[in-house]
Amino acid sequence: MNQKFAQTSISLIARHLSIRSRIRTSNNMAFDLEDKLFSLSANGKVSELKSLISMSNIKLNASNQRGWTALMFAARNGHKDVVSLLVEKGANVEQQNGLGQTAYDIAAFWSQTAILSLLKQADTESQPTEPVHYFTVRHLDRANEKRKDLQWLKERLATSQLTTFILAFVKTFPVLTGDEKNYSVRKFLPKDLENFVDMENCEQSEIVFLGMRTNDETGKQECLFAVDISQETYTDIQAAFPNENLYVPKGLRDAFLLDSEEAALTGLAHSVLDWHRNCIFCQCCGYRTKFAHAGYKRECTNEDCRTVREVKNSSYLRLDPTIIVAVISTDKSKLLLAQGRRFIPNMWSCLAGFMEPGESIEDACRREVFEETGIRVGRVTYHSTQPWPFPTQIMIGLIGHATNTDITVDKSELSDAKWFSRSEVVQMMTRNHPHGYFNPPHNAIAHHLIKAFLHNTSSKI
Ligand SMILES: NC(=O)C1=CN([C@@H]2O[C@H](COP(=O)(O)OP(=O)(O)OC[C@H]3O[C@@H](n4cnc5c(N)ncnc54)[C@H](O)[C@@H]3O)[C@@H](O)[C@H]2O)C=CC1
Ligand SMILES: [Mg+2]
Ligand SMILES: [Mg+2]
Ligand SMILES: [Mg+2]
Ligand SMILES: [Zn+2]
Repeated sequence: MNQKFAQTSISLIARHLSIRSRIRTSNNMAFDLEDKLFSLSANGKVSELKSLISMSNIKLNASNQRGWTALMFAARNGHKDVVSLLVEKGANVEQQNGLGQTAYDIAAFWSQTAILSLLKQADTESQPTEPVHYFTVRHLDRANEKRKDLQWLKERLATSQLTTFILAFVKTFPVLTGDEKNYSVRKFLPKDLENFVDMENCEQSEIVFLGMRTNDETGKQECLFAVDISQETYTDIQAAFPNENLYVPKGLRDAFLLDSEEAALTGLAHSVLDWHRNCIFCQCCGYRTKFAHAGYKRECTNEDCRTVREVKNSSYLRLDPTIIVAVISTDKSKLLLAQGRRFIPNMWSCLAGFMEPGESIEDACRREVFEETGIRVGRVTYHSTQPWPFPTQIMIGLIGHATNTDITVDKSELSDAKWFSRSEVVQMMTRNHPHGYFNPPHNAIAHHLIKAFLHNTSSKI
């Protein structure tokens, strides 16, 4: 009976859609396509749907006035092939209609059991569940294979088309444009910098290739590079752009208001440029090193050096794995936070520390927490990670479960450490604490670990 009702209601919907589309004018092409997408999905016309998707630039997650998507129509009527096709082509299985139902909820309501298992599989397999932290580079094809292709790199830097952009850094800090409240990274075209940076000899100029990405507005592929320049060159560039307010922050933290994509690119470039700046001499033999692989390698110039004869990882940029942990009391009611000796006053954060060789992540966490506070941690679970470009750390975010309560503060690392109740943590997070205490901002993974404690958002708590 359900099926019969479904067919009737779907043909009503389809009729409604076609009436709607007839009264539209021709510049409503996109809506007409969407109507077609809905009705083909609702009616299980998989091959016609396939050609519609391949022939047009259709938005698969478009919804009608009630928030229904093509996936929901197909799920409602039990069209397995259509559901598989839409999921494969990238339909969002988590999207909700006006009543807050996902395609899965709709399939469950109409007892479309075959669809339920399909959507469940798609949900668990294709949807990333980890939070994406500030400084995480996304939507960038690092195009590793192009790093050794000098000819290709030179062509990209010689192009007069608006598809190559160079981020300039002064002693590893980014050149920004705008005012102090509303700024962005200045993306130079190669011709903007041709009088200041030798583009043809991109290896000698140490121009780092960051990767490629698609511009959302133009749909074109852009190549992104980064270059470190001296203070003098920067002064000349400023003079060449007299109508622009170019400036360089004193540190990366002074650019914390950059949007997340720009911050991530800036962080990546800063890490690489900082390494070049600090590794001009070989750590094995003391000879000069030279820039290679578009910035992802530094080779020793001494042919007899061990780093040239054998594979030595000192030729490549290293990361510092660093644990950071929200330690929760045995009764789960309190959170252990600390003030680092170099923190700004009144800021309380999670405990953190560098990993050492021969340690598992869990043991590094237990050691650091014990060293700094005397608290023993038993069970440790993973939360998420954050690239932290100061200069090249990877913060490994954890939840730790304490087995004792008495704190002994290591004064060489911390000014203080305390247990905080949930309500005090809320006061700190909302900046309403009576003593003016607060927690790190959203840019830092510490903020999200503290939030996980507050909202029990991590299944690991
Ligand atoms: N993203 C975030 O939310 C947060 C990030 N952090 C980062 O975590 C880092 C580590 O935390 P700490 O408590 O400072 O570590 P820590 O507890 O291991 O102590 C730092 C000391 O360890 C030594 N050390 C060992 N390996 C080191 C390395 N590879 N680089 C520098 N020093 C090393 C130095 O003597 C340094 O003074 C901090 O530098 C900070 O940048 C810290 C808190 C929050
Ligand atoms: Mg420590
Ligand atoms: Mg340490
Ligand atoms: Mg520490
Ligand atoms: Zn060497």
